[in-house]
Amino acid sequence: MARILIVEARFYEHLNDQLIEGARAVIEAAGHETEVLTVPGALEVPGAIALTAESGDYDGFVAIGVVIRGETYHFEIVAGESARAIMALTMDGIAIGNGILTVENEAQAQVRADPAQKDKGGEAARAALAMMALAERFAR
Ligand SMILES: Nc1c(NC[C@H](O)[C@H](O)[C@H](O)CO)[nH]c(=O)[nH]c1=O
Ligand SMILES: CC(=O)[C@@H](O)COP(=O)(O)O
Repeated sequence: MARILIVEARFYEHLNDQLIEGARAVIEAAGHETEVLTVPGALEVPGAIALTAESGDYDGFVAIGVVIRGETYHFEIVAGESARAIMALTMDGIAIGNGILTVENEAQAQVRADPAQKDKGGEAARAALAMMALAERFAR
């Protein structure tokens, strides 16, 4: 049984709850355990994964959050930099599925958060499981 840490940027609570529901359903159906760690926003997710990965306590990670465009350039920073940093961690061999939504409005987020619709939380969990399998097969 693997241990998977869901690191959530709890910026929009009702959307995160749906994303986590979808992720947990996939992970538990695969017979693995989950734990949830909450950080303030998407910019804190990569650092939290880097810190917790050091412990060796987790076999994989799912990043969960919602970034909705506002009036300023900050959307590009939050969306782009969190994705870039998460990608950098995967290049270091950490098994991560990225379920941080980067959308124009709440309606787009709702469709993607809902496990009965686009289920991006479940999609991210499946990606994490796939990367864990690769790590097990090819880890140096
Ligand atoms: N606007 C959103 C943010 N912004 C907050 C940042 O992620 C970060 O917590 C802050 O800049 C302090 O370092 N975060 C989200 O997850 N979603 C947003 O829409
Ligand atoms: C993605 C964001 O950081 C955004 O929610 C912030 O809104 P604003 O650009 O209007 O300050």
